[in-house]
Amino acid sequence: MQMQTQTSKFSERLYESSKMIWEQSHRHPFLEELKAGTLDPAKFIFYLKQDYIYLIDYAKMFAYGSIKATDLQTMGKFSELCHSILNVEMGLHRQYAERFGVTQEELERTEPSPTTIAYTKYLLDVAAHGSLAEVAAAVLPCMWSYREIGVLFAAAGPGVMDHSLYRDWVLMYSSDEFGELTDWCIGIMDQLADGLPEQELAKLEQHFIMASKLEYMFWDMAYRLKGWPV
Ligand SMILES: Cc1ncc(CO)c(N)n1
Repeated sequence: MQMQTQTSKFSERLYESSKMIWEQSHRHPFLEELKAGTLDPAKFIFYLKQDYIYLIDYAKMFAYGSIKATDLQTMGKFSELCHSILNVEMGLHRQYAERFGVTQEELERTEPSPTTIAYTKYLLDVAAHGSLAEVAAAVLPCMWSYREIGVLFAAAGPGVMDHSLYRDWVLMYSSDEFGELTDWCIGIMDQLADGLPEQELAKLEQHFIMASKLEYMFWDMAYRLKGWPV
């Protein structure tokens, strides 16, 4: 059991808990090839379609955050996050898909893969039964790991940043706006965890680790174009 000192933040404990999983994601061929700009567009499109329907449930997590919040400022921020997913992030997905001749209707008709179902239903179960702190812990790896990937890729130089299609994806996740929303989520996680007993903190850590593993599986699913076997 890791002891909390007065100076250490709970979010740092979360980060440490999943560091190895995140590093494995960074080394996954999907992200390595995306970073190099060599990723097969068919794999990216598979990812995009699954991500589109993932984001519908993911947006609901922030709607739950708004419901479970006890002050207006937190309610407002969760609703801002919900808006940003539905109208900014999914907007970019719609534009991308269009460039490939995939319509919005087709995006919405995407059959969720087993991994997408595992991930979204896990999240929604946490939201339906858990506290606001649990909602925050479950969604944090999504935002935080994407921000990390976005910033790393944007600084990586040629490759992805020369790619006409993948460049915008990196620009979104490395943007100041996305970074600020991520920092806000990290901040609220630390606030909500403050003073909780170890048993509760351990539960939050389990959600964070589980979501981090599911993030890894999401990259892997897309790379293998893994839908249903039957
Ligand atoms: C699977 C997944 N996790 C996180 C994000 C970032 O919002 C995303 N778009 N998709």
